[in-house]
Amino acid sequence: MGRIALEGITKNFGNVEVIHGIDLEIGEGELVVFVGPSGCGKSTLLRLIAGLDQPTTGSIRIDGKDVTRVSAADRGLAMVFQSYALYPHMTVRQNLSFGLENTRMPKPEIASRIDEAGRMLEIGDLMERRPTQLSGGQRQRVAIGRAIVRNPSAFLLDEPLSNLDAELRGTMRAELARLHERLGTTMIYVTHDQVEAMTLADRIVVLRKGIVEQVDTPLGLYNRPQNLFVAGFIGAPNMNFFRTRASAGAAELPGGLTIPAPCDGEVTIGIRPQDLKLAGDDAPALEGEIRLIEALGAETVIHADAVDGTPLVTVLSGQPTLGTGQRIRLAFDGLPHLFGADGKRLNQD
Ligand SMILES: Nc1ncnc2c1ncn2[C@@H]1O[C@H](COP(=O)(O)OP(=O)(O)OP(=O)(O)O)[C@@H](O)[C@H]1O
Repeated sequence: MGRIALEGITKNFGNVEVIHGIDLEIGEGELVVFVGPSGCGKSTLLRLIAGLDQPTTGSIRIDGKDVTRVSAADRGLAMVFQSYALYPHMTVRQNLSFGLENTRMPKPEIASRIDEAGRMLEIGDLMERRPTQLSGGQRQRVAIGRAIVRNPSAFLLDEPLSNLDAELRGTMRAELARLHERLGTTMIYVTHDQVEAMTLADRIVVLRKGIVEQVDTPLGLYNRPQNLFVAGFIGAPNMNFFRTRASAGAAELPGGLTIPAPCDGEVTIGIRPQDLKLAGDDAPALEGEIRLIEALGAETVIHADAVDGTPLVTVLSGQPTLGTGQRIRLAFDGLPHLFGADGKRLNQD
């Protein structure tokens, strides 16, 4: 249960097409995260799957059945919104039971589902309160509880944690991961928070301007981004990019450091900030002048300008004694990412 397949999905609002033909298969029990910059179409795509909006063209299947024209209420999915969308005049218990009472489910079954969700989410003692008497985290638990009691074939979550402060977001993220493990139900999760995407997802769908740029596991995206957009979007701080030319199997970086390159011609070399280390005096190095230092304690983020002016960021462990205006020499220690003039990845190792 909970297999979802999208085929050739497009969506127009008036004359404007905002989703440009998306194919995607989500497996039973998978936790798939949609990420991408603001306006890329994450929420629109989720609403199309939920049945809250209709695609302009294309089809949606759930467990093999075409549901493209089936109403939201009959798709067997449950959606959790960023805004919680709780009924303010109802108690927690009433909020949880409301959707079930309309289905003519027997009362003892409703009560037992609510008890079970209450235990799972630790909101059992809040049942007689109203939403205004709850904290943000408790409200979000109730919103998730309302989805759980419906026993859906998939959960659709639209930025469910973005109204919570950073600490609570971290706690709730871990709870959601445990909940997914325990229920084993398919989840589609929309977020613009990379940490949420990387830590929660079985697979991440990276969207940009209504198209899918790449679908892969979190580490697959990090280690083998298939184009410049994904390379720049996944990973913090952002990947460094150097435009240069490759010939005779190598590409040269500003300062004389060379990287093996399996091609000739114009290339962009991507280097993660974490893959640069301080170089010894005589070793070939990537050189720059330090512009800004962010000391985070366990590690230090250094922003520099390479000799040709290209911005250069590195993350060094510990607290190196360096100052702004100083020159820095960096050696490369990791996996280079090479992209052709068309922005596509060249090295597949
Ligand atoms: N009801 C609507 N009418 C017209 N345009 C819309 C409507 N809903 C969304 N859009 C447009 O569709 C595009 C995708 O919007 P969507 O809300 O799906 O993006 P998103 O990736 O979820 O963004 P965010 O991260 O900012 O929430 C945007 O350009 C948006 O302006």
